[in-house]
Amino acid sequence: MALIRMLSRLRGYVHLEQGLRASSQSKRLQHTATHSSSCNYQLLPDCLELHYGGLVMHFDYVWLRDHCRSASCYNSKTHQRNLDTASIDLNIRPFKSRVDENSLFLTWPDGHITRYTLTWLAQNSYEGQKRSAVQPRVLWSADIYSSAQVPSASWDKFMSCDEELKNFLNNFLLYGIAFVEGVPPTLEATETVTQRVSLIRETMYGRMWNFTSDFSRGDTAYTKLALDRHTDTSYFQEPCGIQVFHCLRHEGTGGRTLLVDGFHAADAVLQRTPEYFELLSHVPIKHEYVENLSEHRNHMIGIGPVLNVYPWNNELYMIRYNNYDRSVINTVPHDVVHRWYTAHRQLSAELRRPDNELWVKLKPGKVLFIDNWRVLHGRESFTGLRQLCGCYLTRDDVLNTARSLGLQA
Ligand SMILES: C[N+](C)(C)CCCC[C@H](N)C(=O)O
Ligand SMILES: O=C(O)CCC(=O)C(=O)O
Ligand SMILES: [Fe+2]
Repeated sequence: MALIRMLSRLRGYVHLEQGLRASSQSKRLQHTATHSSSCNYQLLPDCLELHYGGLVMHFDYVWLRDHCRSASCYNSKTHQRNLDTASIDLNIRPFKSRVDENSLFLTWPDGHITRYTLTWLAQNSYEGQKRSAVQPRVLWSADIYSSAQVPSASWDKFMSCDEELKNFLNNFLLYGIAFVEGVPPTLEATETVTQRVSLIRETMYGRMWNFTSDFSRGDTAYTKLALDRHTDTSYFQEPCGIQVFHCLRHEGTGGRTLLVDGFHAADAVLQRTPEYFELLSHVPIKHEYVENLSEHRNHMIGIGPVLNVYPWNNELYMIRYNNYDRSVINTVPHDVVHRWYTAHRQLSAELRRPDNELWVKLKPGKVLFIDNWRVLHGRESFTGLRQLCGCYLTRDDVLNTARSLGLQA
């Protein structure tokens, strides 16, 4: 079949498996079939089919008109569309078409000509998007992360050299965690190092926070208790993208930080039991933060699935996992609830595998950035005075910095 398909392509290209059905074959042959050495295309009744760079792509005609990059349709200085999409005839078809080595040219019924480079079409097609990851990542267990020997950035270089910031962000994007070392152990320096990356996200905990086990807030973070792995602010509609930790002081025992790659665990669920992954990525779950202290009154509710994926390629972009802050489940009927608990159990088991646990002791000078949409954190119980400062960052702005340095994010 592969050979037949190849031969048919050489003959100006009719899909044999469809072409063998006489009616569809004669229908197809009425349409232009054209090829240049590197590509061929044909105008089908409802879309343009393009073979190029090993991909078979399909483009809707309204889409093609809408994505015209000519000066009158698109402002290439501002990267904004000038064309009024709502004025395109929904039954529009090109009136003429041709390709050369690099481009496809379509002439529209009003005489307007659109030129698309073939590489642009390949990059921006649905078929192309489906095959590529929005963000390349290295999923890790403790061993994988340790053997990778990912270097920490160093404070001086980090503050002055864009290449150091770029390497740091590259590691952060790949692994979901990254360290800067040699930072002065103060709240001010922690703020400075953070602002080198991006904008601070102020929350009801403040802008920069500096906390001890003083029970000052209605949350177990402000105690000496152990905290199991979790993501923070699961009770926000948009959980904070990044969390920064800097331990300024600890005179006592315990208090190590636990880090677990949530995407690695979720991927194991997907491999073992795809229905569980499906449930975890569809059942909406509520998380809630209720604080009723005289100085602090807050009530936050966030609703969304535990696993958040892009629908076109099933790629994970956010995990929301916090068993402490998870609220009442009442968005699905009891039988789905039961299956959800089974799926949640399997995810929890993966998250709890000892080989997935990376334990680090945060020391003054060592600042940790955590991707709170991917990597779960926890802590060991501790004794003595322990002072942890840090903040949250807005995710869009961190990715903005990464992109401006030429990284894919
Ligand atoms: C980081 N800081 C101490 C300010 C806040 C801690 C928030 C704790 C909350 N249970 C959550 O997981 O979101
Ligand atoms: O005390 C710690 O190490 C972390 C506590 C925690 O989970 C948090 O502040 O978000
Ligand atoms: Fe936390």
